Amino acid sequence: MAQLNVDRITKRFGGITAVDDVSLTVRDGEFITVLGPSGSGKSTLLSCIAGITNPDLGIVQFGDRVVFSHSTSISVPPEYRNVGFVFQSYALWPHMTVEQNVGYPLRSRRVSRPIVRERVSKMLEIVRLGGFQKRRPHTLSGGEQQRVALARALIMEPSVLLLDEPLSNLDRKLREEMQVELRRIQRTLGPTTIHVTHDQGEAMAISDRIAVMKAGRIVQFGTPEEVYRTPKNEFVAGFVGTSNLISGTVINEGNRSWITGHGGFRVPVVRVPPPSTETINTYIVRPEDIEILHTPVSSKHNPGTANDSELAYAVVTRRSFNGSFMIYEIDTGWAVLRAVTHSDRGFRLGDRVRFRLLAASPLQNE
Ligand SMILES: Nc1ncnc2c1ncn2[C@@H]1O[C@H](COP(=O)(O)OP(=O)(O)OP(=O)(O)O)[C@@H](O)[C@H]1O
Repeated sequence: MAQLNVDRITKRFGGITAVDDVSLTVRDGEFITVLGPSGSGKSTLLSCIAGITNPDLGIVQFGDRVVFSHSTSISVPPEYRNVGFVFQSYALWPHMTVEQNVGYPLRSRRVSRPIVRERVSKMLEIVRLGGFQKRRPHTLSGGEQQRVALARALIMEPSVLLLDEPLSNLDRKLREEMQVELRRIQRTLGPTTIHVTHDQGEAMAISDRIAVMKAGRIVQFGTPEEVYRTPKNEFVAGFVGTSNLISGTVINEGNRSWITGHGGFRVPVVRVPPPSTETINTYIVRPEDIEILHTPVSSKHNPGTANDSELAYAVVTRRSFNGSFMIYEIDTGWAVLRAVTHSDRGFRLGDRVRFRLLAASPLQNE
């Protein structure tokens, strides 16, 4: 197992800079996801780590071992890097059985048959495909094929596991099951893992940390909570989850805070970092951090809840139910905000409601 260091790598294709001066340190045994829109350079970054593509600049290091260095002309071929790779298309050999597919990397290194059989059998148990040895890929479900591909990538006990959208061909339910399985298997065997996806929900569910990529660069690298709660800029805020953006200035009065802005609006906010300057910022407010209430609530009668002066007004302009929560759109007169609640509080279209923000986080727009 190894810590992975990517130091200032750049990869250009003609006039396109697919990976632009990217540095990344992944801890030993960590599972990170590279998340970004199509064309942001995720697969190219993975190929550079695997050794399938050589960067134009930079260094790639597995533990103490330099596997690529532009300046000293080191380029270890993929088969000597001790990496496992799983692609979106499982790329199983259709004419081979499950046992032959999974055992292939061992056989090509001339490991004896009984040992191959034993190691394949152990690996199939780990991916919960015990007894599937003699089956052929076309007789397996998508999720089962995916496990075979994973078993094949892990049979050589790689120190680094690279996963390029491995779950994107599966339907939603299977995909969610496989996310849990993938993490379980990765924890069991412990390779340092880099997973690529453009699905933010999957990245949040599965990763220790997420590197958000845009136009060849990593714009933020942090835990799912950090990336969700304190996105660095508008791109990350919009890409990871749904967000409301409010432009204004925070004012504090005693232990209460408000965001005020253009046209004189004033909206109470419970948790907001102290303003570093008096200038206007863009604040991100997640839908679950908007609390909507029917009627003025007196703090005298309901200790612990907001009182009148701690609320603002809006009109409900949209409501929809998604199975586990209600989604509302409320028009405040100065913005249309999106809010979610777990229970149906019974707000109807056209209702005049009161609301407050439970949390807001300033964006660091460059
Ligand atoms: N072999 C290549 N030749 C020329 N351009 C390439 C090549 N590989 C990638 N690119 C370009 O580099 C950029 C990054 O591509 P890459 O496949 O790394 O993005 P990605 O984030 O993985 O996208 P997707 O999510 O669609 O797979 C794109 O503009 C792509 O067209």
